[in-house]
Amino acid sequence: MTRPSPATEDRAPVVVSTAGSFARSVLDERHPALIERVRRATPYPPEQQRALDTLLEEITKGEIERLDDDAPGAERWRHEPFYGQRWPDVPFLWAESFFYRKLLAALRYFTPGPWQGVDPFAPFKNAELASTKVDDELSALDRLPGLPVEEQDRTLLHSSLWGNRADLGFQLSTGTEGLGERVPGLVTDDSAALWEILADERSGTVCLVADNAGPELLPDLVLADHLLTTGRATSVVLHLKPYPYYVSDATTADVLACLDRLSTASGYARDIGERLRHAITSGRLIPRTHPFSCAPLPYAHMPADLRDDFASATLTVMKGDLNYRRLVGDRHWPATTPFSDVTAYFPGPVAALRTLKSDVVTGLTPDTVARLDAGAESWRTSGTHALIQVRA
Ligand SMILES: O=P(O)(O)OC[C@@]1(O)O[C@H](CO)[C@@H](O)[C@@H]1O
Repeated sequence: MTRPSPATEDRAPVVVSTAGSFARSVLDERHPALIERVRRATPYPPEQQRALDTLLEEITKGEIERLDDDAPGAERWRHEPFYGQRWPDVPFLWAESFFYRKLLAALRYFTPGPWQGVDPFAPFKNAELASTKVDDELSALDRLPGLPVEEQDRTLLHSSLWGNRADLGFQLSTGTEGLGERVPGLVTDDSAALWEILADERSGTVCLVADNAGPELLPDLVLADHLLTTGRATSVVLHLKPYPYYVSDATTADVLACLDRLSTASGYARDIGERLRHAITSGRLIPRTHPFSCAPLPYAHMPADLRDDFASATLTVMKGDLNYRRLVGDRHWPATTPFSDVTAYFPGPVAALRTLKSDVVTGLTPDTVARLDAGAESWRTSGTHALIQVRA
């Protein structure tokens, strides 16, 4: 197991406790709101309703209690140091991850029986995928083949990047109406370096570490198809979550739902859907669900098999805010800390495509930070700004 450098360990982790902080708002507002939405979306029986009451009580007034199931994977939570502490006093990354694991336990997601494997977030994900906004985005793909390849590259990279706003956990805080206007100029843009890595003649595997389902996963899949059809990748390994997580994070079922959506569309979207189906059946698009994808840990602590996967890739693309926090470490970095320093441990070239939805950021110039800080909005957490960062 690789450990982060001492410099990394010295920097304070983001903990929940600071009143008024973004992290605190997630625990105080987002998680209780999610429990209520889950209750309303699916008619869970009394046993699950009581378990939800208990969880709500615990996260709002109580101390952190151990998991009481012994589902596969539950043992990884047995020896955590945080039991008995107050939720706001522990690292943010750990608290969020454990909350989602407890929510699934309360809903009997892992327990053999009628509710096993029922995704509590599916009603929200399905509604989003069925939206007319998605129809419009799929129709817009008809224009793609008419564009020069460089323009296709840019369009598809940016739609995958901005697709990251389709985050149902985030929308619990903002409301869909509350998503501010995108600021099109990226806070930092290493896309030239990204295409340079992929232009290497010895093209190989690209690891795409997915984030949200539906309107984010669709452009991610379209980008994967583009990398395969233009020969930038011989195969794409698509890392997904092994179980529902952070509300809308993509699972294998969500990939299948996207493929259905593409295949039942018309025009070029349908062609892409057919190619992607073939890419899966022929082993060029490879879904993977590593348990570490739902671990409350930064990637610096990744296990050897996952490290080998990333080490053998031409490029690993990390999608989204949570993956970013896990990639650089969920710590209070000065925003000018070089991205290449905090990702030096990563075993191969890595790119982050992320809209900014939490406090952590690295790799910005002092001028950019000064300009953003001078603006009125909370640029770090509003989801209005985005970045593309690469460490070759
Ligand atoms: O990873 P994603 O979907 O881009 O964002 C996840 C997110 O909405 O949830 C976390 C807070 O709960 C933050 O990392 C961010 O705000």
